[in-house]
Amino acid sequence: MPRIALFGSTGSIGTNCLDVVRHHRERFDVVALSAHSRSTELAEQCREFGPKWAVLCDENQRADLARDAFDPTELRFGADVLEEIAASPEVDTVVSAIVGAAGLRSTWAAIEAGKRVALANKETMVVAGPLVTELARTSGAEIIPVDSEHSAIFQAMQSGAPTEVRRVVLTASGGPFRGRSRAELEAVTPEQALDHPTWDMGPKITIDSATMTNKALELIEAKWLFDLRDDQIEIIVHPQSIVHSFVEFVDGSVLAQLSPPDMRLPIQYALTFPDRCEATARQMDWRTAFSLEFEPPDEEAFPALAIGREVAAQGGTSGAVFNAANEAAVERFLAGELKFTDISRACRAVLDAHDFDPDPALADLLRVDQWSRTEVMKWTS
Ligand SMILES: NC(=O)C1=CN([C@@H]2O[C@H](COP(=O)(O)OP(=O)(O)OC[C@H]3O[C@@H](n4cnc5c(N)ncnc54)[C@H](OP(=O)(O)O)[C@@H]3O)[C@@H](O)[C@H]2O)C=CC1
Ligand SMILES: CC(=O)[C@@H](O)[C@H](O)COP(=O)(O)O
Ligand SMILES: [Mn+2]
Repeated sequence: MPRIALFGSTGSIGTNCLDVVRHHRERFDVVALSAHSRSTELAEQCREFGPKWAVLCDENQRADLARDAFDPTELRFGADVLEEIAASPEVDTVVSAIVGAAGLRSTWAAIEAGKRVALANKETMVVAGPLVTELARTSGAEIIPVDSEHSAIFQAMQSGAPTEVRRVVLTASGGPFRGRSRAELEAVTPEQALDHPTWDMGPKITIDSATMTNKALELIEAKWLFDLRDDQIEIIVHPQSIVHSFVEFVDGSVLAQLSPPDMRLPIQYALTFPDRCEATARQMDWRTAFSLEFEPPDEEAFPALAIGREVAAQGGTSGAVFNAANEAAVERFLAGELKFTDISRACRAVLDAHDFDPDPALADLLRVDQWSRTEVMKWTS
């Protein structure tokens, strides 16, 4: 029975993951849970799942917390503890479900320790993809994607050798603003941008979907995860979010993975791979008529797509700079300090201003991440 450390357990991926465990108690053993600051939710999860460790990464929580609410789970504080738990011999699988570059260090530690990593935290691959895949190669860690598109690609790729893949096609819902022009996007509000048409997710990725930065990040994630050339990755808009991506093989066969938009399937698959087990996620209803639509993305309305392609092609420090700029700009948009369209503008400006390093080490990436955030905090439209 795999012993699971779930980092980011109070979030959207985290709670979906715990629902998978709830449905398959006989298959999984949760040994660690973590949150940033939502201590009440974390304590409730500890009562239900009884992990050995619970971690609140925000040190400020230490002050006045009723620790007996977690008993008999040991409550610990600070992000460094995650790295220790990720490398513990008592952990087999780390579910990387923290949002943003804040998830990088614990994911890195799990990979360095040769664990299975169920990777939801796409930012890890965007910031440090080449270093992370090389680390996994030397440590023997398995990185199993949780991101729905990458899970779909990973599943389809099981039927052919990597050299037999001609290209992959990432599907995008198009977000809440599909069909709007760039000018129409100038005045959209956080509330409108948070209203995703098909997926129920945390706020940061929901805004990324609205700007289509999510697809840009996913293109970069796919490149490093599957070792693809830039010309092997296409993006297509599919508003129903039922086809989660395609893999086209050299013989012209195209394989897709279909399921209703429900993250419990890719999470469960990452935990059970190469096996499958009874569904926790919603199932396809083949008795009701439905249509699947596909259309090219509007690159003018959503400039993040072009930025994503450029960043994927450049590699080096560009992914870390882009990711951090986007995180900071999304935060400022949600705080009412930037317009929606400023998110991509700020990313472009900071990328253009950055001192590119083609061959950075992890410490260099962490440094440019900080620099990029500071630049966006100063940035005005
Ligand atoms: N939601 C989805 O369906 C999908 C998500 N993903 C990816 O999965 C990751 C998680 O997304 P999602 O679940 O939506 O995010 P949420 O915002 O819903 O949850 C984030 C989790 O991370 C914790 N957290 C936030 N900041 C920090 C920090 N600085 N240090 C440590 N922990 C922190 C939160 O704790 P607290 O609750 O205390 O704030 C929470 O447990 C992202 O990388 C996203 O891109 C990928 C595909 C689909
Ligand atoms: C569920 C998932 O994997 C998200 O990344 C999803 O793809 C977001 O939807 P968009 O296609 O709108 O970016
Ligand atoms: Mn996705």
